[in-house]
Amino acid sequence: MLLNDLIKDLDIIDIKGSVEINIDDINYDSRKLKENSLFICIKGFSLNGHKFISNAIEKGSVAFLVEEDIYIKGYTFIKVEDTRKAMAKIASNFYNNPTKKLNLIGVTGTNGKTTITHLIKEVLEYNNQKTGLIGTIKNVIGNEEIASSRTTPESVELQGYFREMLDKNINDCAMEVSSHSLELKRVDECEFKFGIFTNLTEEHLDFHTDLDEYRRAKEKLFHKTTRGNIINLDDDGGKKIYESIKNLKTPIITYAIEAEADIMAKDIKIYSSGIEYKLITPKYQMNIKTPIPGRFSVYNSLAVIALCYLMDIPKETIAESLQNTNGVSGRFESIDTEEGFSVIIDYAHTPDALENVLKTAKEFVKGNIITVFGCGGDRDKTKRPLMGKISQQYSDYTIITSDNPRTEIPGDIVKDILIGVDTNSSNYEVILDRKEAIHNAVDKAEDGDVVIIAGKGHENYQIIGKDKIHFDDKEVVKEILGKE
Ligand SMILES: CC(=O)N[C@H]1[C@@H](OP(=O)(O)OP(=O)(O)OC[C@H]2O[C@@H](n3ccc(=O)[nH]c3=O)[C@H](O)[C@@H]2O)O[C@H](CO)[C@@H](O)[C@@H]1O[C@H](C)C(=O)N[C@@H](C)C(=O)N[C@H](CCC(=O)O)C(=O)O
Ligand SMILES: Nc1ncnc2c1ncn2[C@@H]1O[C@H](COP(=O)(O)OP(=O)(O)OP(=O)(O)O)[C@@H](O)[C@H]1O
Ligand SMILES: N[C@H](CCC[C@H](N)C(=O)O)C(=O)O
Ligand SMILES: [Mg+2]
Repeated sequence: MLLNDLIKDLDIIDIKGSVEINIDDINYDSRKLKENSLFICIKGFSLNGHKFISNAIEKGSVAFLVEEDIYIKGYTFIKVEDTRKAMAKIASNFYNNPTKKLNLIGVTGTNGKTTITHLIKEVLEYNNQKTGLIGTIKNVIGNEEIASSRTTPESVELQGYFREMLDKNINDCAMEVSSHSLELKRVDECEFKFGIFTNLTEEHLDFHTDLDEYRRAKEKLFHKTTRGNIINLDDDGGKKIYESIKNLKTPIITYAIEAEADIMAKDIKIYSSGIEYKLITPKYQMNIKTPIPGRFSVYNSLAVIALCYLMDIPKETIAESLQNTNGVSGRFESIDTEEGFSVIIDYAHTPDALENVLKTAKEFVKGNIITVFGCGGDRDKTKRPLMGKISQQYSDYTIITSDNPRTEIPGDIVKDILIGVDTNSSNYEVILDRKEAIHNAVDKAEDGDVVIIAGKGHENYQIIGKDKIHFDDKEVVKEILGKE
Protein backbone atom coordinates (compact mmCIF):
# COMPACT_ATOMS: atom_id res chain seq x y z
CA MET A 1 0.00 0.00 0.00
CA LEU A 2 1.21 3.49 -0.80
CA LEU A 3 2.41 5.27 2.35
CA ASN A 4 0.37 8.29 1.33
CA ASP A 5 -2.83 6.18 1.49
CA LEU A 6 -1.80 4.58 4.74
CA ILE A 7 -1.52 7.93 6.54
CA LYS A 8 -4.84 9.22 5.19
CA ASP A 9 -6.83 11.24 7.77
CA LEU A 10 -3.96 11.37 10.29
CA ASP A 11 -3.19 14.57 12.20
CA ILE A 12 0.38 15.00 11.01
CA ILE A 13 2.85 17.47 12.53
CA ASP A 14 5.63 16.99 9.99
CA ILE A 15 6.72 14.76 7.10
CA LYS A 16 10.35 14.29 6.07
CA GLY A 17 11.08 12.13 3.01
CA SER A 18 8.79 10.70 0.36
CA VAL A 19 5.30 9.36 1.03
CA GLU A 20 5.04 8.00 -2.53
CA ILE A 21 6.63 4.70 -1.48
CA ASN A 22 5.17 1.26 -1.06
CA ILE A 23 4.69 -0.21 2.41
CA ASP A 24 4.25 -3.99 2.65
CA ASP A 25 3.90 -4.33 6.42
CA ILE A 26 3.47 -2.33 9.62
CA ASN A 27 4.59 -3.04 13.18
CA TYR A 28 5.30 -1.41 16.55
CA ASP A 29 7.87 -4.02 17.60
CA SER A 30 11.28 -3.87 15.90
CA ARG A 31 11.70 -7.61 16.45
CA LYS A 32 8.74 -8.41 14.23
CA LEU A 33 9.48 -6.10 11.30
CA LYS A 34 9.72 -7.23 7.66
CA GLU A 35 11.19 -5.75 4.45
CA ASN A 36 9.59 -2.50 3.21
CA SER A 37 7.82 -1.89 6.48
CA LEU A 38 6.63 1.06 8.50
CA PHE A 39 7.95 1.02 12.09
CA ILE A 40 5.64 2.69 14.59
CA CYS A 41 7.70 4.05 17.49
CA ILE A 42 5.89 3.94 20.83
CA LYS A 43 7.11 5.49 24.05
CA GLY A 44 6.18 2.65 26.38
CA PHE A 45 5.95 2.20 30.12
CA SER A 46 9.42 0.72 30.26
CA LEU A 47 11.11 1.29 26.87
CA ASN A 48 11.18 3.97 24.21
CA GLY A 49 10.42 2.49 20.77
CA HIS A 50 12.33 5.36 19.09
CA LYS A 51 15.52 3.72 20.41
CA PHE A 52 15.01 0.75 18.07
CA ILE A 53 15.06 2.66 14.78
CA SER A 54 18.49 1.33 13.78
CA ASN A 55 17.34 -2.26 14.49
CA ALA A 56 14.29 -1.53 12.35
CA ILE A 57 16.46 -0.32 9.46
CA GLU A 58 18.45 -3.57 9.65
CA LYS A 59 15.16 -5.47 9.39
CA GLY A 60 14.14 -3.55 6.27
CA SER A 61 11.95 -0.69 7.53
CA VAL A 62 11.76 2.22 5.12
CA ALA A 63 9.41 4.55 6.97
CA PHE A 64 8.91 5.57 10.61
CA LEU A 65 6.01 6.98 12.57
CA VAL A 66 7.49 9.04 15.38
CA GLU A 67 6.73 11.48 18.18
CA GLU A 68 10.31 12.76 18.41
CA ASP A 69 12.34 14.94 16.01
CA ILE A 70 14.40 12.34 14.19
CA TYR A 71 15.47 12.20 10.54
CA ILE A 72 17.78 9.82 8.70
CA LYS A 73 18.45 10.59 5.03
CA GLY A 74 16.96 8.14 2.55
CA TYR A 75 14.06 7.17 4.84
CA THR A 76 10.66 8.71 5.53
CA PHE A 77 9.75 10.09 8.95
CA ILE A 78 6.20 11.08 9.83
CA LYS A 79 5.81 12.96 13.08
CA VAL A 80 2.54 12.88 15.02
CA GLU A 81 1.61 13.84 18.57
CA ASP A 82 0.52 10.37 19.68
CA THR A 83 1.86 7.32 17.87
CA ARG A 84 -0.45 4.87 19.68
CA LYS A 85 -3.49 6.82 18.46
CA ALA A 86 -2.07 7.12 14.94
CA MET A 87 -1.20 3.41 14.94
CA ALA A 88 -4.89 2.49 15.39
CA LYS A 89 -5.81 4.59 12.31
CA ILE A 90 -2.93 3.27 10.21
CA ALA A 91 -3.74 -0.34 11.18
CA SER A 92 -7.35 0.13 10.13
CA ASN A 93 -6.29 1.79 6.83
CA PHE A 94 -3.73 -0.94 6.14
CA TYR A 95 -6.40 -3.65 6.37
CA ASN A 96 -8.99 -1.57 4.51
CA ASN A 97 -11.14 -0.65 7.51
CA PRO A 98 -12.59 -4.13 8.18
CA THR A 99 -14.83 -3.19 11.10
CA LYS A 100 -17.03 -1.08 8.84
CA LYS A 101 -18.37 -4.39 7.51
CA LEU A 102 -18.01 -6.65 10.54
CA ASN A 103 -20.78 -7.16 13.11
CA LEU A 104 -18.38 -6.47 15.96
CA ILE A 105 -19.71 -7.16 19.46
CA GLY A 106 -17.56 -5.76 22.28
CA VAL A 107 -17.85 -7.08 25.83
CA THR A 108 -16.36 -5.13 28.73
CA GLY A 109 -16.51 -5.29 32.54
CA THR A 110 -14.35 -6.74 35.30
CA ASN A 111 -15.65 -10.32 35.21
CA GLY A 112 -17.54 -12.46 32.72
CA LYS A 113 -16.08 -11.19 29.42
CA THR A 114 -14.48 -14.48 28.36
CA THR A 115 -17.52 -16.51 29.37
CA ILE A 116 -19.96 -14.21 27.57
CA THR A 117 -17.95 -13.98 24.34
CA HIS A 118 -17.66 -17.79 24.18
CA LEU A 119 -21.40 -18.17 24.74
CA ILE A 120 -22.18 -15.54 22.06
CA LYS A 121 -20.03 -17.44 19.56
CA GLU A 122 -21.88 -20.64 20.42
CA VAL A 123 -25.36 -19.13 20.06
CA LEU A 124 -24.57 -17.32 16.81
CA GLU A 125 -23.03 -20.46 15.32
CA TYR A 126 -26.08 -22.45 16.46
CA ASN A 127 -27.92 -19.90 14.32
CA ASN A 128 -25.57 -20.70 11.38
CA GLN A 129 -23.61 -17.44 11.66
CA LYS A 130 -19.85 -17.99 11.43
CA THR A 131 -18.38 -16.05 14.35
CA GLY A 132 -14.86 -14.93 15.17
CA LEU A 133 -13.57 -14.63 18.72
CA ILE A 134 -11.01 -12.30 20.33
CA GLY A 135 -10.13 -12.73 23.99
CA THR A 136 -8.13 -14.00 26.93
CA ILE A 137 -8.03 -17.72 26.14
CA LYS A 138 -7.56 -17.59 22.37
CA ASN A 139 -8.41 -15.74 19.18
CA VAL A 140 -10.45 -17.81 16.75
CA ILE A 141 -10.87 -17.18 13.01
CA GLY A 142 -12.79 -20.08 11.45
CA ASN A 143 -10.74 -23.24 12.02
CA GLU A 144 -7.67 -21.25 12.94
CA GLU A 145 -6.87 -20.71 16.64
CA ILE A 146 -4.27 -18.10 17.53
CA ALA A 147 -2.86 -18.13 21.07
CA SER A 148 -3.59 -14.97 23.06
CA SER A 149 -0.96 -13.16 25.02
CA ARG A 150 -3.38 -10.48 26.14
CA THR A 151 -7.15 -10.11 26.48
CA THR A 152 -7.34 -7.43 23.76
CA PRO A 153 -4.51 -7.36 21.20
CA GLU A 154 -2.78 -4.22 19.90
CA SER A 155 -4.53 -2.47 17.00
CA VAL A 156 -2.10 -3.87 14.41
CA GLU A 157 -2.88 -7.52 15.25
CA LEU A 158 -6.54 -6.75 15.88
CA GLN A 159 -7.26 -5.15 12.50
CA GLY A 160 -5.34 -8.00 10.80
CA TYR A 161 -7.61 -10.57 12.51
CA PHE A 162 -10.73 -8.67 11.44
CA ARG A 163 -9.53 -8.59 7.82
CA GLU A 164 -8.89 -12.34 7.93
CA MET A 165 -12.39 -12.90 9.33
CA LEU A 166 -14.05 -10.98 6.48
CA ASP A 167 -11.86 -12.77 3.92
CA LYS A 168 -13.14 -16.08 5.34
CA ASN A 169 -16.77 -14.89 5.20
CA ILE A 170 -16.98 -14.56 8.97
CA ASN A 171 -19.23 -11.57 9.45
CA ASP A 172 -19.76 -11.63 13.23
CA CYS A 173 -17.12 -11.31 15.93
CA ALA A 174 -17.43 -11.52 19.72
CA MET A 175 -14.60 -9.64 21.36
CA GLU A 176 -13.39 -8.96 24.90
CA VAL A 177 -12.56 -5.30 25.33
CA SER A 178 -10.25 -4.72 28.30
CA SER A 179 -9.99 -1.37 30.04
CA HIS A 180 -6.30 -1.33 29.09
CA SER A 181 -7.23 -1.57 25.43
CA LEU A 182 -9.68 1.33 25.69
CA GLU A 183 -7.16 3.46 27.56
CA LEU A 184 -4.19 2.53 25.33
CA LYS A 185 -6.18 3.21 22.13
CA ARG A 186 -5.92 -0.37 20.86
CA VAL A 187 -9.59 -0.28 19.82
CA ASP A 188 -9.78 3.39 18.71
CA GLU A 189 -10.66 2.59 15.10
CA CYS A 190 -12.95 -0.37 15.81
CA GLU A 191 -16.50 0.27 14.74
CA PHE A 192 -18.43 -1.70 17.36
CA LYS A 193 -22.03 -2.48 16.50
CA PHE A 194 -22.94 -3.73 19.98
CA GLY A 195 -21.46 -3.17 23.42
CA ILE A 196 -22.10 -5.31 26.52
CA PHE A 197 -21.33 -4.26 30.09
CA THR A 198 -20.97 -7.01 32.72
CA ASN A 199 -19.92 -5.46 36.05
CA LEU A 200 -17.32 -3.28 37.70
CA THR A 201 -15.41 -4.32 40.80
CA GLU A 202 -11.94 -3.86 42.25
CA GLU A 203 -9.24 -4.75 39.68
CA HIS A 204 -6.32 -3.21 37.80
CA LEU A 205 -6.02 -0.34 40.28
CA ASP A 206 -2.30 -0.38 39.56
CA PHE A 207 -3.09 0.91 36.06
CA HIS A 208 -6.20 3.02 36.61
CA THR A 209 -5.90 5.47 39.47
CA ASP A 210 -9.27 4.63 41.03
CA LEU A 211 -12.56 2.84 40.40
CA ASP A 212 -14.13 5.94 38.76
CA GLU A 213 -11.32 6.25 36.26
CA TYR A 214 -11.47 2.49 35.63
CA ARG A 215 -15.20 2.85 34.90
CA ARG A 216 -14.67 5.84 32.63
CA ALA A 217 -12.21 3.76 30.56
CA LYS A 218 -14.85 1.06 30.12
CA GLU A 219 -17.57 3.62 29.43
CA LYS A 220 -15.77 4.67 26.22
CA LEU A 221 -16.95 1.49 24.51
CA PHE A 222 -20.61 2.49 24.79
CA HIS A 223 -20.01 5.81 23.07
CA LYS A 224 -18.56 4.04 20.04
CA THR A 225 -21.33 1.55 19.31
CA THR A 226 -23.82 2.00 16.48
CA ARG A 227 -26.56 -0.63 16.93
CA GLY A 228 -27.06 -1.29 20.62
CA ASN A 229 -25.75 -1.20 24.18
CA ILE A 230 -26.50 -3.88 26.75
CA ILE A 231 -26.13 -2.89 30.38
CA ASN A 232 -26.34 -4.78 33.69
CA LEU A 233 -28.57 -2.59 35.87
CA ASP A 234 -27.93 -4.53 39.08
CA ASP A 235 -24.36 -3.27 39.03
CA ASP A 236 -23.47 0.18 40.40
CA GLY A 237 -20.99 0.77 37.56
CA GLY A 238 -23.70 -0.33 35.11
CA LYS A 239 -26.14 2.22 36.54
CA LYS A 240 -23.58 5.02 36.12
CA ILE A 241 -22.78 3.97 32.57
CA TYR A 242 -26.49 3.84 31.79
CA GLU A 243 -26.88 7.43 33.01
CA SER A 244 -24.00 8.59 30.84
CA ILE A 245 -25.32 6.99 27.64
CA LYS A 246 -29.09 7.22 28.02
CA ASN A 247 -29.36 10.28 25.77
CA LEU A 248 -27.31 8.79 22.93
CA LYS A 249 -29.10 7.62 19.78
CA THR A 250 -27.90 4.01 20.19
CA PRO A 251 -30.67 1.77 21.61
CA ILE A 252 -30.08 0.41 25.12
CA ILE A 253 -31.30 -2.91 26.46
CA THR A 254 -30.91 -3.42 30.19
CA TYR A 255 -30.75 -6.71 32.08
CA ALA A 256 -31.02 -7.51 35.78
CA ILE A 257 -32.22 -9.93 38.43
CA GLU A 258 -33.15 -7.34 41.06
CA ALA A 259 -33.58 -3.94 39.37
CA GLU A 260 -36.39 -3.26 36.88
CA ALA A 261 -34.89 -4.01 33.48
CA ASP A 262 -35.89 -4.98 29.93
CA ILE A 263 -34.53 -8.51 30.23
CA MET A 264 -34.98 -10.23 33.59
CA ALA A 265 -34.56 -13.58 35.30
CA LYS A 266 -37.16 -14.77 37.82
CA ASP A 267 -37.59 -17.99 39.87
CA ILE A 268 -33.88 -18.68 39.76
CA LYS A 269 -32.72 -22.15 40.79
CA ILE A 270 -29.03 -22.87 41.33
CA TYR A 271 -27.76 -26.48 41.31
CA SER A 272 -24.29 -27.99 41.40
CA SER A 273 -24.85 -28.89 37.76
CA GLY A 274 -26.11 -25.53 36.51
CA ILE A 275 -28.90 -22.97 36.70
CA GLU A 276 -32.49 -22.65 35.65
CA TYR A 277 -34.76 -19.61 35.54
CA LYS A 278 -37.75 -17.98 33.94
CA LEU A 279 -36.72 -15.41 31.35
CA ILE A 280 -38.83 -12.30 30.90
CA THR A 281 -38.35 -10.04 27.88
CA PRO A 282 -40.63 -7.34 26.42
CA LYS A 283 -41.67 -9.74 23.62
CA TYR A 284 -41.57 -13.25 25.08
CA GLN A 285 -41.03 -15.37 28.18
CA MET A 286 -39.40 -18.80 28.36
CA ASN A 287 -37.46 -21.15 30.62
CA ILE A 288 -33.70 -21.04 30.45
CA LYS A 289 -31.38 -23.82 31.60
CA THR A 290 -27.64 -23.82 31.35
CA PRO A 291 -25.06 -26.24 32.79
CA ILE A 292 -22.77 -23.52 34.20
CA PRO A 293 -23.51 -23.11 37.93
CA GLY A 294 -23.58 -19.90 39.95
CA ARG A 295 -25.65 -16.78 40.25
CA PHE A 296 -23.07 -15.05 38.04
CA SER A 297 -24.08 -17.51 35.32
CA VAL A 298 -27.55 -16.01 35.39
CA TYR A 299 -26.02 -12.60 34.65
CA ASN A 300 -23.75 -13.94 31.91
CA SER A 301 -26.60 -15.75 30.17
CA LEU A 302 -28.87 -12.69 30.49
CA ALA A 303 -26.23 -10.57 28.76
CA VAL A 304 -26.04 -13.07 25.91
CA ILE A 305 -29.82 -13.24 25.65
CA ALA A 306 -30.12 -9.42 25.60
CA LEU A 307 -27.71 -9.29 22.66
CA CYS A 308 -29.58 -12.04 20.81
CA TYR A 309 -32.82 -10.22 21.51
CA LEU A 310 -31.44 -7.08 19.85
CA MET A 311 -30.09 -9.16 16.96
CA ASP A 312 -33.44 -10.90 16.45
CA ILE A 313 -32.07 -14.42 16.98
CA PRO A 314 -34.99 -16.88 17.35
CA LYS A 315 -35.73 -17.56 20.99
CA GLU A 316 -35.64 -21.35 20.57
CA THR A 317 -32.11 -21.10 19.16
CA ILE A 318 -30.98 -19.09 22.18
CA ALA A 319 -32.51 -21.52 24.69
CA GLU A 320 -31.20 -24.66 22.98
CA SER A 321 -27.71 -23.31 22.57
CA LEU A 322 -27.43 -22.21 26.21
CA GLN A 323 -28.75 -25.57 27.34
CA ASN A 324 -26.22 -27.50 25.24
CA THR A 325 -23.11 -25.49 26.07
CA ASN A 326 -20.08 -27.30 27.48
CA GLY A 327 -19.10 -24.18 29.39
CA VAL A 328 -15.76 -22.44 29.07
CA SER A 329 -12.33 -23.87 29.86
CA GLY A 330 -11.21 -23.02 33.40
CA ARG A 331 -14.45 -21.24 34.28
CA PHE A 332 -16.04 -23.21 37.15
CA GLU A 333 -14.78 -26.32 35.40
CA SER A 334 -15.45 -29.47 37.34
CA ILE A 335 -12.83 -32.24 37.11
CA ASP A 336 -14.23 -35.72 37.08
CA THR A 337 -12.63 -37.25 40.21
CA GLU A 338 -14.54 -40.54 40.61
CA GLU A 339 -14.09 -39.82 44.33
CA GLY A 340 -16.62 -38.64 46.87
CA PHE A 341 -15.38 -35.06 46.59
CA SER A 342 -15.26 -32.64 43.68
CA VAL A 343 -12.51 -30.42 42.32
CA ILE A 344 -13.31 -27.18 40.51
CA ILE A 345 -10.84 -25.12 38.50
CA ASP A 346 -11.80 -21.47 38.20
CA TYR A 347 -10.21 -18.28 36.86
CA ALA A 348 -11.37 -16.13 39.80
CA HIS A 349 -8.52 -13.65 40.23
CA THR A 350 -10.48 -10.71 41.65
CA PRO A 351 -12.19 -10.36 45.06
CA ASP A 352 -15.64 -10.26 43.46
CA ALA A 353 -15.05 -13.36 41.31
CA LEU A 354 -13.64 -15.31 44.26
CA GLU A 355 -16.60 -14.36 46.42
CA ASN A 356 -19.06 -15.41 43.71
CA VAL A 357 -17.37 -18.73 43.13
CA LEU A 358 -17.16 -19.58 46.82
CA LYS A 359 -20.78 -18.53 47.40
CA THR A 360 -21.81 -20.75 44.51
CA ALA A 361 -19.90 -23.71 45.96
CA LYS A 362 -21.50 -23.03 49.36
CA GLU A 363 -24.94 -23.44 47.83
CA PHE A 364 -24.37 -27.10 47.03
CA VAL A 365 -21.43 -28.36 49.09
CA LYS A 366 -22.29 -31.14 51.52
CA GLY A 367 -18.95 -31.17 53.36
CA ASN A 368 -16.17 -28.59 53.47
CA ILE A 369 -14.86 -26.06 50.97
CA ILE A 370 -11.09 -26.22 50.58
CA THR A 371 -9.70 -23.31 48.56
CA VAL A 372 -6.30 -22.94 46.91
CA PHE A 373 -5.44 -19.50 45.60
CA GLY A 374 -2.73 -16.88 45.21
CA CYS A 375 -2.44 -13.45 43.57
CA GLY A 376 -0.51 -12.40 40.48
CA GLY A 377 2.70 -10.40 40.87
CA ASP A 378 3.26 -7.00 39.16
CA ARG A 379 -0.49 -6.44 39.27
CA ASP A 380 -2.95 -4.57 41.50
CA LYS A 381 -1.85 -5.09 45.12
CA THR A 382 -5.02 -3.75 46.71
CA LYS A 383 -6.95 -6.89 45.84
CA ARG A 384 -4.63 -9.18 47.79
CA PRO A 385 -5.88 -8.69 51.41
CA LEU A 386 -9.47 -8.57 50.14
CA MET A 387 -9.08 -11.98 48.50
CA GLY A 388 -7.45 -13.35 51.66
CA LYS A 389 -10.41 -12.19 53.74
CA ILE A 390 -12.99 -13.55 51.30
CA SER A 391 -11.32 -16.94 51.04
CA GLN A 392 -11.19 -17.33 54.81
CA GLN A 393 -14.76 -16.12 55.20
CA TYR A 394 -16.34 -18.54 52.73
CA SER A 395 -13.99 -21.54 52.86
CA ASP A 396 -13.54 -24.07 55.63
CA TYR A 397 -9.86 -24.29 54.81
CA THR A 398 -7.62 -22.12 52.63
CA ILE A 399 -4.22 -22.91 51.19
CA ILE A 400 -2.54 -19.69 50.09
CA THR A 401 -0.05 -20.27 47.30
CA SER A 402 1.61 -18.65 44.27
CA ASP A 403 -0.24 -17.56 41.13
CA ASN A 404 2.02 -15.92 38.53
CA PRO A 405 4.52 -14.17 40.82
CA ARG A 406 6.22 -12.50 37.81
CA THR A 407 9.07 -10.31 39.11
CA GLU A 408 7.81 -10.13 42.71
CA ILE A 409 8.99 -12.39 45.55
CA PRO A 410 6.20 -14.98 46.11
CA GLY A 411 6.48 -14.68 49.90
CA ASP A 412 5.93 -10.91 49.67
CA ILE A 413 2.71 -11.39 47.70
CA VAL A 414 1.50 -13.84 50.36
CA LYS A 415 2.35 -11.30 53.09
CA ASP A 416 -0.03 -8.85 51.38
CA ILE A 417 -2.75 -11.53 51.22
CA LEU A 418 -2.25 -12.35 54.92
CA ILE A 419 -3.09 -8.75 55.89
CA GLY A 420 -6.71 -9.71 55.23
CA VAL A 421 -6.51 -13.09 57.01
CA ASP A 422 -7.17 -13.79 60.68
CA THR A 423 -3.82 -15.40 61.35
CA ASN A 424 -4.88 -16.65 64.82
CA SER A 425 -7.17 -19.13 63.12
CA SER A 426 -5.94 -22.57 62.14
CA ASN A 427 -8.14 -22.73 59.05
CA TYR A 428 -5.41 -21.76 56.62
CA GLU A 429 -1.83 -22.49 55.68
CA VAL A 430 0.73 -21.13 53.25
CA ILE A 431 2.36 -23.45 50.71
CA LEU A 432 4.25 -21.38 48.16
CA ASP A 433 4.76 -24.20 45.66
CA ARG A 434 1.47 -24.34 43.71
CA LYS A 435 1.76 -28.02 42.84
CA GLU A 436 2.35 -28.96 46.45
CA ALA A 437 -0.52 -26.71 47.53
CA ILE A 438 -2.93 -28.44 45.14
CA HIS A 439 -1.61 -31.82 46.28
CA ASN A 440 -2.29 -31.00 49.93
CA ALA A 441 -5.77 -29.69 49.15
CA VAL A 442 -6.72 -32.86 47.27
CA ASP A 443 -5.21 -35.04 50.03
CA LYS A 444 -7.26 -33.20 52.62
CA ALA A 445 -10.55 -33.60 50.73
CA GLU A 446 -13.09 -36.07 52.10
CA ASP A 447 -16.48 -37.24 50.87
CA GLY A 448 -18.81 -34.34 50.19
CA ASP A 449 -16.04 -31.73 50.07
CA VAL A 450 -15.38 -29.29 47.24
CA VAL A 451 -11.82 -28.25 46.37
CA ILE A 452 -11.71 -24.90 44.57
CA ILE A 453 -8.48 -24.09 42.74
CA ALA A 454 -8.76 -20.44 41.82
CA GLY A 455 -6.88 -17.83 39.82
CA LYS A 456 -5.38 -19.52 36.80
CA GLY A 457 -8.28 -21.28 35.07
CA HIS A 458 -7.26 -22.12 31.49
CA GLU A 459 -3.66 -20.90 31.91
CA ASN A 460 -1.11 -23.60 31.09
CA TYR A 461 1.87 -21.69 32.41
CA GLN A 462 3.29 -20.02 35.47
CA ILE A 463 5.29 -16.81 35.13
CA ILE A 464 8.14 -16.80 37.64
CA GLY A 465 10.53 -13.89 37.24
CA LYS A 466 10.68 -13.35 33.49
CA ASP A 467 10.35 -17.09 32.77
CA LYS A 468 7.15 -18.71 31.56
CA ILE A 469 7.15 -22.37 32.61
CA HIS A 470 4.56 -25.02 31.80
CA PHE A 471 1.97 -25.35 34.58
CA ASP A 472 -1.62 -26.44 34.29
CA ASP A 473 -3.90 -26.71 37.37
CA LYS A 474 -6.10 -29.23 35.55
CA GLU A 475 -3.13 -31.42 34.60
CA VAL A 476 -1.79 -31.32 38.16
CA VAL A 477 -5.14 -32.43 39.60
CA LYS A 478 -5.43 -35.28 37.10
CA GLU A 479 -1.89 -36.40 37.86
CA ILE A 480 -2.63 -36.42 41.59
CA LEU A 481 -5.78 -38.43 41.00
CA GLY A 482 -3.82 -40.89 38.87
CA LYS A 483 -5.73 -40.00 35.73
CA GLU A 484 -2.71 -39.12 33.61
C1 LIG B 1 0.53 -1.97 30.52
C2 LIG B 1 0.44 -2.41 29.10
O1 LIG B 1 -0.61 -2.70 28.62
N1 LIG B 1 1.60 -2.46 28.46
C3 LIG B 1 1.63 -2.71 27.02
C4 LIG B 1 2.56 -1.68 26.42
O2 LIG B 1 3.83 -1.96 26.97
P1 LIG B 1 4.86 -0.82 27.11
O3 LIG B 1 4.26 0.47 26.73
O4 LIG B 1 5.42 -0.92 28.48
O5 LIG B 1 5.97 -1.28 26.07
P2 LIG B 1 7.53 -1.24 26.29
O6 LIG B 1 7.98 -2.58 26.69
O7 LIG B 1 7.86 -0.07 27.13
O8 LIG B 1 8.08 -0.98 24.80
C5 LIG B 1 7.82 0.23 24.08
C6 LIG B 1 7.78 -0.08 22.60
O9 LIG B 1 9.08 -0.56 22.18
C7 LIG B 1 8.90 -1.68 21.38
N2 LIG B 1 10.11 -2.50 21.41
C8 LIG B 1 10.54 -3.07 22.56
C9 LIG B 1 11.69 -3.87 22.54
C10 LIG B 1 12.38 -4.09 21.34
O10 LIG B 1 13.40 -4.79 21.25
N3 LIG B 1 11.91 -3.48 20.22
C11 LIG B 1 10.79 -2.70 20.22
O11 LIG B 1 10.41 -2.20 19.17
C12 LIG B 1 7.69 -2.36 21.96
O12 LIG B 1 7.10 -3.25 21.02
C13 LIG B 1 6.80 -1.16 22.24
O13 LIG B 1 6.07 -0.80 21.11
O14 LIG B 1 2.63 -1.81 25.03
C14 LIG B 1 3.12 -3.09 24.63
C15 LIG B 1 3.21 -3.08 23.10
O15 LIG B 1 2.14 -2.46 22.54
C16 LIG B 1 2.18 -4.19 25.17
O16 LIG B 1 2.65 -5.44 24.76
C17 LIG B 1 2.12 -4.10 26.67
O17 LIG B 1 1.24 -5.05 27.23
C18 LIG B 1 1.83 -5.84 28.28
C19 LIG B 1 2.41 -7.12 27.66
C20 LIG B 1 0.80 -6.27 29.34
O18 LIG B 1 1.10 -7.09 30.20
N4 LIG B 1 -0.38 -5.76 29.33
C21 LIG B 1 -1.44 -6.15 30.27
C22 LIG B 1 -1.39 -5.41 31.60
C23 LIG B 1 -2.76 -5.87 29.58
O19 LIG B 1 -2.82 -5.20 28.55
N5 LIG B 1 -3.83 -6.39 30.16
C24 LIG B 1 -5.13 -6.17 29.58
C25 LIG B 1 -6.25 -6.51 30.56
C26 LIG B 1 -6.28 -7.93 31.10
C27 LIG B 1 -7.69 -8.34 31.55
O20 LIG B 1 -8.17 -7.89 32.57
O21 LIG B 1 -8.30 -9.18 30.86
C28 LIG B 1 -5.28 -6.99 28.30
O22 LIG B 1 -6.01 -6.52 27.41
O23 LIG B 1 -4.68 -8.07 28.21
N1 LIG C 1 -20.74 -12.17 35.65
C1 LIG C 1 -19.81 -12.47 36.54
N2 LIG C 1 -19.76 -11.80 37.72
C2 LIG C 1 -18.82 -12.07 38.64
N3 LIG C 1 -17.89 -13.05 38.51
C3 LIG C 1 -17.90 -13.75 37.36
C4 LIG C 1 -18.85 -13.50 36.32
N4 LIG C 1 -18.60 -14.36 35.32
C5 LIG C 1 -17.54 -15.08 35.68
N5 LIG C 1 -17.13 -14.73 36.92
C6 LIG C 1 -15.96 -15.22 37.69
O1 LIG C 1 -14.83 -14.53 37.15
C7 LIG C 1 -13.87 -15.45 36.61
C8 LIG C 1 -13.37 -14.90 35.29
O2 LIG C 1 -14.43 -15.00 34.34
P1 LIG C 1 -14.16 -14.60 32.84
O3 LIG C 1 -12.89 -15.21 32.43
O4 LIG C 1 -15.37 -14.88 32.07
O5 LIG C 1 -13.96 -13.02 33.04
P2 LIG C 1 -13.12 -11.96 32.23
O6 LIG C 1 -13.88 -10.70 32.36
O7 LIG C 1 -12.88 -12.45 30.87
O8 LIG C 1 -11.73 -11.88 32.99
P3 LIG C 1 -10.32 -11.24 32.42
O9 LIG C 1 -10.42 -9.77 32.65
O10 LIG C 1 -9.26 -11.81 33.26
O11 LIG C 1 -10.19 -11.61 31.00
C9 LIG C 1 -14.61 -16.77 36.46
O12 LIG C 1 -13.72 -17.84 36.55
C10 LIG C 1 -15.61 -16.70 37.58
O13 LIG C 1 -14.98 -17.02 38.78
N1 LIG D 1 -6.06 -10.50 32.72
C1 LIG D 1 -5.57 -10.58 34.06
C2 LIG D 1 -5.35 -12.01 34.32
C3 LIG D 1 -4.85 -12.34 35.71
C4 LIG D 1 -4.68 -13.82 35.91
C5 LIG D 1 -3.91 -14.20 37.10
N2 LIG D 1 -3.58 -15.58 36.97
C6 LIG D 1 -2.63 -13.35 37.23
O1 LIG D 1 -1.65 -13.71 36.61
O2 LIG D 1 -2.65 -12.36 37.96
C7 LIG D 1 -4.32 -9.75 34.19
O3 LIG D 1 -3.45 -9.82 33.32
O4 LIG D 1 -4.22 -9.03 35.17
MG1 LIG E 1 -11.18 -12.60 29.76
